[in-house]
Amino acid sequence: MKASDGTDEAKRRAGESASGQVENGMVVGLGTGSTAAHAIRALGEKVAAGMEIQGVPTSYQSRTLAREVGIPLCTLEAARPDIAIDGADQLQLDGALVKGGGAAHAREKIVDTSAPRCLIVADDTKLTDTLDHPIPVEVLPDAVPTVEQAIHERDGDPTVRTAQRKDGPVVTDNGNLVLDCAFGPIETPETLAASLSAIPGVVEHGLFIGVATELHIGSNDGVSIHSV
Ligand SMILES: O=C[C@H](O)[C@H](O)[C@H](O)COP(=O)(O)O
Repeated sequence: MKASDGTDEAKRRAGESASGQVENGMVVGLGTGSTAAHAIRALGEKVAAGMEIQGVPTSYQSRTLAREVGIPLCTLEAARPDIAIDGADQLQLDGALVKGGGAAHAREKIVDTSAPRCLIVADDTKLTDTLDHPIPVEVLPDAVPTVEQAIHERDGDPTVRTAQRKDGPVVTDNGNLVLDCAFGPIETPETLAASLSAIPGVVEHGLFIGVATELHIGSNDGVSIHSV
């Protein structure tokens, strides 16, 4: 299969492929981002055609889109997802992911890990042999200086994420800030994941290890599905 240029068409193929795994009566974790949005739209079409499902959104964005396309919503208090569909910023074929380009990774990790099946949707430009994308780290605002120091001690280079259409930092749906932390090539993602989780003031980071169960990778001419 030829590598795509990361077009919306490749993302759409991936999103629609994963939505095809959703069956009547399921509770579905609804991921965030442009690729997961294709899956949510496809699920909206299934609901319009009579399928009965409920969605658990992972962000303001996915909740708003799900409402627009008519997917009934519920919370984790009401039900646990049977399946989650979510995007990624970078991924390995063994299922190790970097997420959080939209700063939604904290809620995504809660919802994605609560489902027995987590389907990751992405275009093929995001596949890599070794993760090297900066890791988004959601941080309590008061903890930014100490977490920055802890990231430097782990040989990382943190940058407070700033908003494009607002002066100042990005504030997450949870009221926290995001440090994008560059580590270069990450040879042992599980070790770094555990190390980041141990820093006081870190709410959640965007390394998802052992969460994905299936990868739906869209390209110019189709979708490849990989079980993890
Ligand atoms: O916070 C955002 C999420 O982790 C997204 O799933 C991730 O950034 C991928 O988004 P997109 O499909 O738009 O590249």
